[in-house]
Amino acid sequence: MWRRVASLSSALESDLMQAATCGAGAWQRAFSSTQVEVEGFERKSHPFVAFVLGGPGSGKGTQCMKIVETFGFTHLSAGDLLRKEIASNSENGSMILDTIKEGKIVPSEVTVRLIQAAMEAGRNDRFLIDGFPRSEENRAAYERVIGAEPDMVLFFDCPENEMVKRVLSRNEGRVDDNMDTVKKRLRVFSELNLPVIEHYSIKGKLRKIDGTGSADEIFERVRSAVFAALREREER
Ligand SMILES: Nc1ncnc2c1ncn2[C@@H]1O[C@H](COP(=O)(O)OP(=O)(O)OP(=O)(O)O)[C@@H](O)[C@H]1O
Ligand SMILES: Nc1ccn([C@H]2C[C@H](O)[C@@H](COP(=O)(O)O)O2)c(=O)n1
Ligand SMILES: [Mg+2]
Repeated sequence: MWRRVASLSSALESDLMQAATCGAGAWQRAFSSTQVEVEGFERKSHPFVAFVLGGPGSGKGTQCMKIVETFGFTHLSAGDLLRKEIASNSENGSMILDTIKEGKIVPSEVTVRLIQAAMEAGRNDRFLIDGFPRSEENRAAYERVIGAEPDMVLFFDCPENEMVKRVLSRNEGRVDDNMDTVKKRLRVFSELNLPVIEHYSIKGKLRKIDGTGSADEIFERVRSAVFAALREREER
């Protein structure tokens, strides 16, 4: 069982800071060098989970890639998991495709089961869950099935005109990257996603990030927020 030494705060702080500037390898070394097997202090038994929210094209996927590189998280995109279901001709494939084309939200039990399976296969203790929960129903289903709340919620706040511009120039062949579907997704974002964001704001878990500027500029904001949340969790 993992135990840790009583006083690691300043050593941990410098190791974490070094990891945050040096990439995932250094991050992992920082943790293994500060966690030693001694009696009296149990390692956290559940993984650190960050939900990543924001409107279509707000930059969730782009920033998740940078968080993975820097902090060694496993990135699970709900949209990617659903697109894989379509590609694998699963029994839900055609329902998922129709829902995505319409810019609507796939029934929660389908998405939560995919997330649960990916977390179990992920073999990590830090997960980014990108594009989820997108509704109160998604949120309640996750809490019921997984039995835990996220440790932090990152929200990329970006003006609609910028999100539309980014989506329409994405060029990855997505069936929902067109003006008609983007308008529907923006409506779903306001009506169903924003109440979830508000919920986590009230709970004090929300880290709102200004999603404008270059991807690197945004990541400087993200880096501080993730660093602070990891440190808080470590101190709990
Ligand atoms: N800061 C930025 N400035 C300009 N373009 C960006 C920025 N961040 C991301 N992009 C580009 O905008 C597009 C959308 O970004 P991304 O896929 O990360 O958004 P998303 O929030 O994951 O969207 P979705 O919810 O539709 O999956 C991509 O083509 C990406 O390269
Ligand atoms: N929790 C979720 C996440 C995604 N979907 C569907 C509907 C979205 O428009 C689409 C694409 O997601 P993205 O890649 O933009 O995160 O996938 C959903 O139904 N429920
Ligand atoms: Mg995305």
